[in-house]
Order: sequence, then C-alpha cells, then structure tokens
Amino acid sequence: MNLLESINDPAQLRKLPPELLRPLADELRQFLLDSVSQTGGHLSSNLGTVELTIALHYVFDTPRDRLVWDVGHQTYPHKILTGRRERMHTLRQLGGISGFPRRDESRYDTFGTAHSSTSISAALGMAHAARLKGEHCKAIAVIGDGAMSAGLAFEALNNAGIDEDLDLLVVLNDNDMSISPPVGALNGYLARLMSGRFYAAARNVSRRLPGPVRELARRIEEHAKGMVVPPATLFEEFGFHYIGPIDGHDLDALVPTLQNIRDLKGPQFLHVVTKKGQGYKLAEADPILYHGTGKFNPSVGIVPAQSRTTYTEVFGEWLCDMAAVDRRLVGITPAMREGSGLVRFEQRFPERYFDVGIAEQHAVTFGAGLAAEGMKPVVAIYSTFLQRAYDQLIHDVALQNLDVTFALDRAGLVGPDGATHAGNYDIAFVRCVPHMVLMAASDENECRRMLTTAFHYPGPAAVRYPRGAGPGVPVERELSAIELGKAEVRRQGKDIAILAFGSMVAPSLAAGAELGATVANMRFIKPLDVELAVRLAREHARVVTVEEGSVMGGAGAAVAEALAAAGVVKPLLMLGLPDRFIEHGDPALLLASVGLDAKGIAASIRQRFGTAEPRLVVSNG
Ligand SMILES: Cc1ncc(C[n+]2csc(CCOP(=O)(O)OP(=O)(O)O)c2C)c(N)n1
Ligand SMILES: CC(=O)[C@@H](O)[C@H](O)COP(=O)(O)O
Ligand SMILES: [Mg+2]
Repeated sequence: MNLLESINDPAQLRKLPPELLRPLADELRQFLLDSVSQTGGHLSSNLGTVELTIALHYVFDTPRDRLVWDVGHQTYPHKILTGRRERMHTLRQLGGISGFPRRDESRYDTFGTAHSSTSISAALGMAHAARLKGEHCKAIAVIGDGAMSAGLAFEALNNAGIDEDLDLLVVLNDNDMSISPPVGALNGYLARLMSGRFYAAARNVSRRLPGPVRELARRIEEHAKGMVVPPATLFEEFGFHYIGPIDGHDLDALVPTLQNIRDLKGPQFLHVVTKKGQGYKLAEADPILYHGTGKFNPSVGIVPAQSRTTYTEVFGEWLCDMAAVDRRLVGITPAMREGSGLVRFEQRFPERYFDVGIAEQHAVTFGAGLAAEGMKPVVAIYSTFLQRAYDQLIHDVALQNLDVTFALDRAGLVGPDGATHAGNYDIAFVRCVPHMVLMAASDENECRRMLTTAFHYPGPAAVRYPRGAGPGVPVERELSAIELGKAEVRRQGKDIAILAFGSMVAPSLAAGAELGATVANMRFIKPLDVELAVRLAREHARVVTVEEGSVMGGAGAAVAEALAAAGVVKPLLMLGLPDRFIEHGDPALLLASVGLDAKGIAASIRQRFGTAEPRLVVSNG
C-alpha cells in the first residue's frame, strides 16, 4: 500500500494506527530524497524532521493547534503531509511552492518564515491571542539548536516562561548542527544536557507512557536510582517544564511523549534529538554539503562541478590576501561560514575568525568593539540578514564612525529562496546613514578593489555584490583601491545617459549599445560621484538610473537628489526593483520579469522616452 499517497491532510494521518507511522516515515523520507534531488532545496534538515513532523501532526489537531516552524527550511515533510505533495516538483521555482512556510500557501502554514529564531515569539503571540479570544488550542514552536542561539529566541523565552497558564510548547530540534557546526556556550550546554539528563527525561514522562515505552523508562529510572538529581535546566529556570532529551527519530517515544505533553498546561519545553541528513548516508556524512543542494542523482550524490568564480569566492580570497598583509584584520560571520566564503579564512587564520552564531546584531556590535580597539573587522553578512542589525549599524558603528568593513553578499534578487532572502533594501537603508560609504561591484575585479577600498577607508564602509558569478572578468592579484567617490564612464553615446550601479552595469552596457546611449559605472552609491552625475545630466537630454535594489530610496533617488540640489532638471527614469516582494525562481527569469535585463532596460527606456518631447518620468518599475 502506498501510505503517503493516501495522506492529503493531517486529518487522514490521524486516522492511521500507530504501527503504520514507521512505514509512512520511510515512504516520506524516500519521496523527499527523490523530490529534492530533482528540484534542489534544503535537504539535510528535512531528512532530519520526518518523524518529528509526522508525530506533531499525528498528536496535535493542526491547524487548530498552531504549528510554527523556525526558519522553515525543514518544512518539506510538513508541506508533503499538508496537501502539497503533488506540487513538490515545483519547489522554489517561478510560480511553484515556496521553500519556506507561507501563510498564503496553506492554512497549515501559520506563520511565514525563513529568517531564523522567530518561532517562539510568534507562537507566544498566538498563545496569547487564543487566550484573549477564549479559544482552546496549543501554540507549538519548533526551533533548531542553531536558531536557538539567537537573542530573539531568548527574548521570547524570557517573556514566555513567566505565564504559568499559557498553552505553549517549544520543541527544540537539536541535531547538533547549524549550517556548519554550531558554536557557542549554548551548544556545549545542550550537549551536557544530552549526556546527563536521560534519567530525568525518562522520569518526567514515564508515568503516562504506553506499555513498552513505560517499561523502558521504568528500567532507565531503576538504573539511575541513586544518581544525583540534576539541577534545573536553563529552560526550567526560564519557567518552562523541561522534558527530554528524547530521540526524535523514534516514533514510539515521540508520539506518547507528545500525547502526554498535549494535556499539560503551562509553557512546555521538549528537547528532541535528531540527526541532520537522517536516512541518507551521504547527507548524514556531510550535512553541510547537503544543507542546500542543487539537482543531483541520489544514487551518486552531489558531484562537484566546474563553475565560474562567484563573488563569494572573490571575497573569500580577498579576505585571506588582506589578512596576510594586515594583522589587524578580523573576519566575522553570523553562522554563514560556507555561504559567505570564509572556509579558507578559518583554516588559515583561525585566531582571527569568529563565527558568532545566528546573531547578526551581536556580529555588528562585536565588530564595533573590535574596531574601537584598533582592529579592522570585516563583517561578512548577507544583505538580507543585515536587516536584523540595522540599529547596530547606525548606533554602534556609524554614529561612532568606527572602522568596520561590511561585505554584503546576496545583494539584489537571490533566486530560489525568494522574497525572504532577497537583498533589495540595503542601498536604501545604508545610504541614509551618516558616515557610511557604500559601493556596488559591477564585476569580480571591481569587487576585490572595492573591498580593499572599504578596508582602507578609516570608517564604516560596505561593498554589495550579488549571489553567484559575475560577468567573468579576471581578478588581479594586487590589493589596489579605487578613488573614493569616483565613477567611470564606460561607454560614450549621446542623448541618453545611463547611470548604472553594480550588477546593472553589464546589462546597461548592452542596452546602451543598442540605444547609442552613454553608460556610466557609478561604483559608489555613497559618496555619489555628484560631479559626474551632474555633468552627464547636463550633457544629455535624458537620464536613466539602473540598480538591483529597491527604487524607493535607492541609488536612483540619490541621483535625483543630487541633480535637484544642483538645479539640473532633466527627464529622469529610475529603474530598479518595484515596491512589491518578488517571489522565488530562477534569478535570470526574475530579473527579466522586473525589466532588469538588457532587453528590459532598453525597452523601458524606449517606452518612456519614445515620445518626441522629453518629459520628467519617475518610474518604480
Ligand atoms: C537571521 C538568519 N540568519 C541566518 C540564517 C541562515 N540560516 C538558515 S538555516 C541556518 C542554520 C539553522 O540551524 P538550526 O536551527 O539548528 O536548523 P538545522 O539547519 O540544523 O536544521 C542558518 C544559519 C537565517 N535563515 N536567518
Ligand atoms: C535557510 C537559509 O537561510 C539558508 O540556508 C539559505 O537558504 C542559504 O542561502 P544561499 O544558498 O544563498 O547560501
Ligand atoms: Mg540544528
């Protein structure tokens, strides 16, 4: 019998006898592997949550009971069991289902996520809402050990445990991994809990467990008699009833434990131990490689392919080169060692490498502290995750004019991760901060030079660059800087001046060639090359700005402000990302869909300036 195909809704799952849950888990895991190997996606974490997902939907009355996933990259089993099995082949593709929970995708997705450590706060809000509305349901947050390391999670714990009547369950899915190995004292603490708490765990749940499990628990309890009762856990000190750790792949332990907890009142904390990559040997052996995958053949595994140099690799190499010549350089990542290109740096300069955990706010202020003492920190951070640390950027770094370099990876559209991970706002939110320097790299070599420029600049400076490869420009070995605030004209034309920023220089050059327009690589968003912008505006009948970032408040707006301040009134077309969230999909298709490929740029210019009389046009795409 194909069990999985018979489940289109958790209500159907709940009708299964418990002995069919194991075969269901095996089918689900196989389906998951087949499916993700054909679409790409977050594999290891999902292989690890198969049993936990089944048990949660089996025991709780979802969606009446609110299941809130943290990060949401481990929700494929949840998607499969909640009516989206047949759409899994569309995962993370244009028009397909998202790789993360989405409220508009399913009523089982109670809270949209993808940035980490929000689940306890959101579930707490839901638990309070239920009580205020007089509804009876449980709010359940499922959070990983990596996500648990963030301040936000602890803010929520701190707030939740004081309320003894709250119908809240926090499930800690502890697989002893973040994307890379977890860091910090919490990780050590969880490991100690795992080694020392089995007796307490068994004692806590044994009284209401079914036959065989109760017997096992009784034997453990018996065996442990005479042991010193361990002190209260950290989570108990926060006001939670702590249960665990239990084996998160053992349905015979998970289901009765959850059934037991279901009937308990007050904040509950269940510590579940799982294995990242469970059930697929290759992923178990290398959960980092299989954290996020492209398409691959499951019987062979991921085969490293020759590909073009990425901006991330350019950064990683620059960091090592600069660290070799300047001992003050310190590299900081908030839990994104692989994604941000710091693997080699850690190997070569371990004493100057800091993975601070999923803690963007701390990463930035930690950098500020280092800079305050004369070190030269480089904070490697995805544009989207810098959003988490905006106050730290302003209050701790910029306000004190501290010498921190920001390497802003994944600037612009990122593709399959979609709107949650798109780095669309950094231009708008960084350029308005005093003291900040902000550059956008138009090719790989310029990226290296800009990083050197930012590093030598004696204040806060950021370089933004996109996900993946650039135009393929060879990268020099020297560490040469660019003159601060100086743009360059890359193509001389007439009538139209295109002022392009970063990744939009290459398509603008192609559009400029088609239209006979002048094209400038503006390089700096701040300080803007006002002199060149004004001169080009004066010399041309029409001005166009192009950026891979939000048009509102973006680089085009900076040009508009500069022209207005200089009293230059010219028809101005501002191209960039529109005032809406852009979904997941192939990055090239996404850029084309918002008119930011060469064809789209040329078409927009023709469409807006196709009239005989130039007119002032401000477009938000
Ligand atoms: C605010 C934020 N920072 C960084 C990330 C990138 N990220 C996604 S998953 C992940 C690791 C999460 O570890 P854990 O919660 O233990 O889940 P696991 O991957 O082990 O299943 C990280 C760092 C993110 N999504 N959000
Ligand atoms: C879930 C999450 O936040 C990360 O795993 C992210 O998907 C990584 O993105 P990149 O693939 O761009 O490194
Ligand atoms: Mg983990």
